[in-house]
Amino acid sequence: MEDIDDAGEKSSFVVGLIENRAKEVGVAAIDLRSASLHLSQYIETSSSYQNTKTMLQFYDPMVIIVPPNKLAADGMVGISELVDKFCTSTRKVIVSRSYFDDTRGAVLVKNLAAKEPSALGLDTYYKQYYLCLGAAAATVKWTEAEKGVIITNHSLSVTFNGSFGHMNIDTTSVQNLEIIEPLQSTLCGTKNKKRSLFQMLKATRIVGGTRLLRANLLQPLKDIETINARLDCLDELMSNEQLFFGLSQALRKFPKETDRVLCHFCFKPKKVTNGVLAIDNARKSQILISSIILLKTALDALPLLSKVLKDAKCFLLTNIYKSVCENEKYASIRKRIGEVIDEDVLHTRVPFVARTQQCFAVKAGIDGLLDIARRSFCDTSEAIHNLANKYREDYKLPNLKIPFNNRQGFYFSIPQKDINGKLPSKFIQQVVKHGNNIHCSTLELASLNVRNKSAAKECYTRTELCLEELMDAIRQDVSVLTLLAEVLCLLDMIVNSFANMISTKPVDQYTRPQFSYDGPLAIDSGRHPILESIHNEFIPNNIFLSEASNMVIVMGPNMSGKSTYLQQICLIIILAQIGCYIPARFATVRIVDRIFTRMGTMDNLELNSSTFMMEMKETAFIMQNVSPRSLIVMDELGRATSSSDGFAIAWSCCEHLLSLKAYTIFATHMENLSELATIYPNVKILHFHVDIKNNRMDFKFQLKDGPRHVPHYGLKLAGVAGLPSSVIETAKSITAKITEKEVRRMKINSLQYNDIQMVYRVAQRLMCLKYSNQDEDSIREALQGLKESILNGSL
Ligand SMILES: Nc1ncnc2c1ncn2[C@@H]1O[C@H](COP(=O)(O)OP(=O)(O)OP(=O)(O)O)[C@@H](O)[C@H]1O
Repeated sequence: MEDIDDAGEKSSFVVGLIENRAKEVGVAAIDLRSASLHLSQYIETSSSYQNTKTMLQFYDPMVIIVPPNKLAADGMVGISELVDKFCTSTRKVIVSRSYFDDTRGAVLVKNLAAKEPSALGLDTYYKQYYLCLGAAAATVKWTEAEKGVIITNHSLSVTFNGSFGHMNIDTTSVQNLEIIEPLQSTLCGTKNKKRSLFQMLKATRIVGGTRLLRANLLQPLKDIETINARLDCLDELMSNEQLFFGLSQALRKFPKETDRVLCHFCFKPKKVTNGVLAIDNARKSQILISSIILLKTALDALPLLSKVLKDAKCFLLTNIYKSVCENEKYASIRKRIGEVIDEDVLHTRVPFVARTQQCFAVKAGIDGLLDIARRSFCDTSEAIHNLANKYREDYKLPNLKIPFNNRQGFYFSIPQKDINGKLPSKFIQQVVKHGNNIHCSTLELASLNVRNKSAAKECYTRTELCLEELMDAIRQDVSVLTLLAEVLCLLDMIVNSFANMISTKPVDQYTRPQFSYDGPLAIDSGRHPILESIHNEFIPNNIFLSEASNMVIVMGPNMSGKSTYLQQICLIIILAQIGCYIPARFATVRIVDRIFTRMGTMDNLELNSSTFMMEMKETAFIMQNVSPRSLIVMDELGRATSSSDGFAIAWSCCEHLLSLKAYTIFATHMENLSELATIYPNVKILHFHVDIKNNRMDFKFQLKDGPRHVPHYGLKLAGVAGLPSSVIETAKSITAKITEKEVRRMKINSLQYNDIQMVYRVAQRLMCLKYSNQDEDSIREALQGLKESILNGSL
């Protein structure tokens, strides 16, 4: 249990994994902190286990449980080996295959789920989902044995195939898009935390809120109704300052670890038959007491939350008000706590105060032995302070302090300047320099510490016995605690992260996105959410993709802003689909179910592969897994092999992607790829505008229509980078000969391009009309206008 409580922001997931020879993988993940069980079973489509890697990245487990022997589909390394390579710092536990018993798993899930299994759709499919049920059996069995707990019946929030109800972003894309960590930190080992979306949004206060934010960024929502409920809530917060500040204030009253209270009520310590607690050490009792105090503090904060939410209008907040604030169970739990726990006891993070609060948590007079232990605790504490006073006088150390920490107990802290380099011989114990102070102890203090500690231990153990009945009573209503934790984490994310971030931006810089399941992706004046705060003048750009125009090829010299643009679009979509405002003037998003990126970073797992092989594997993965609602972002595909082969690959990949319904954005230096637009009307060519003045490039970072040839940009930039001028000159003469013919051909192509783009513009207008919700007359009028502008050439 200890690591459950000490988990902090670290992972608290125990994940069980099993596969069969048919490429199927079953996953069961227990979150010890939020008391939830996530089950998934899927076909692994890539031999490098991309789906499983995505899943593991999402859970970031502290322990992974796998069966011993290799049982993998042909060409696959096997789950166990994958864990060794991909999760190098995670503890791997190999348990017997008999642990993965699906029949037992089915019974466990039925008994432990807070909701009826029928609500999960699992009961009719038990046979089909045998792998994840087997994984559940192994994970639950290991957790109970290792942590010395029994999971309370009907306490776990079970989700099935949860990740498939969310947008899927594979691990490589998570890195490429710098969602959790900036790339520099993984590539160069330096930390530049400001450059990740997670760090930008991480203003959450509750640990569970931070974890929810991370989970949302890794798996954004797909359901428009849920996204809009969050956005409605943001609308209300942004237009009602009183509600926004009121909620921020109310949330501040809840302890940072509020979501932690759950684990003590869902995971009950095991008892042995003679009635003695199996895990009866004082630390466990102390954790239990601190949970009750935490729960009391959280329940005390509820009335303020209710007061703030009372007049809220949006669905999400009114629903929270109804389900939590008007739920009488919280008041009755609070009343029961009040019968045993002292009214003045409060949760605190200061170790010394927390310890005293824990020793005095239970009301006086309930247990005689506890009262005696408390007296001894007070006596030794007083003796320690008297000893400090004595030393202050005897050794002329007026600034001697007596701090406390959980590991050492009490110790002395003396400013170095007070002792002139000579510590009195009495202070010989545990001497360490700490800034301008010396930390030390004496034999007398050490002995008092021992007595004080043992008195505190006695208090904890007696207190735990007094709390047993109360704990059991609270366990009966554990589902309302799960609800409270969920609601607080969600509010924390929306108020402290989303609303707070938006409120720090100039008015109207962030706007509410619109959504559809089959409409266009249109972003007007979109900006890069992270880079815009680093650049003084970040240039906004647009994107328009629709069924009639599902591919955009972005061209431009090096450093013109292509990669930034690709990343910006993905980040805007992720922000939109987690229910946050976005950095754009306007946006309508077709719900994306998978984001695929190919941006040229190395995957650590397959170091044996060359850059080209990596590129091809990533591309193959995209081709095999792309769905009609995917967004594919490719940066410079085909650059890692011979130019003719690279071009051929890039061209054929584009042709393949063009035939799908997915939206693709393709950045390239290969100017000839623009010829695609002369053949396919659903390709749009854009380029980043660059001015050439005095043979120097002035980057405008502005996207313009059509292809544009910028002569010798590589050579110009190479010169700036310091390549010797003789080398540059030779390169210039070589390239001049090669490109003479090319330029001529480009001019011809650009004429054809204009014709084909006319078709594109007509299609684009028609798409806009389709989704404009206008009445029939207005549409007829708009069509007439369109016809006229085609005829007079003004389109
Ligand atoms: N819209 C913008 N407004 C302002 N600065 C930008 C913008 N887009 C990019 N930049 C700046 O330009 C730099 C280069 O951008 P980026 O890496 O996206 O270029 P690129 O075209 O992908 O280059 P390469 O082809 O060499 O990979 C970025 O680091 C960023 O600082």
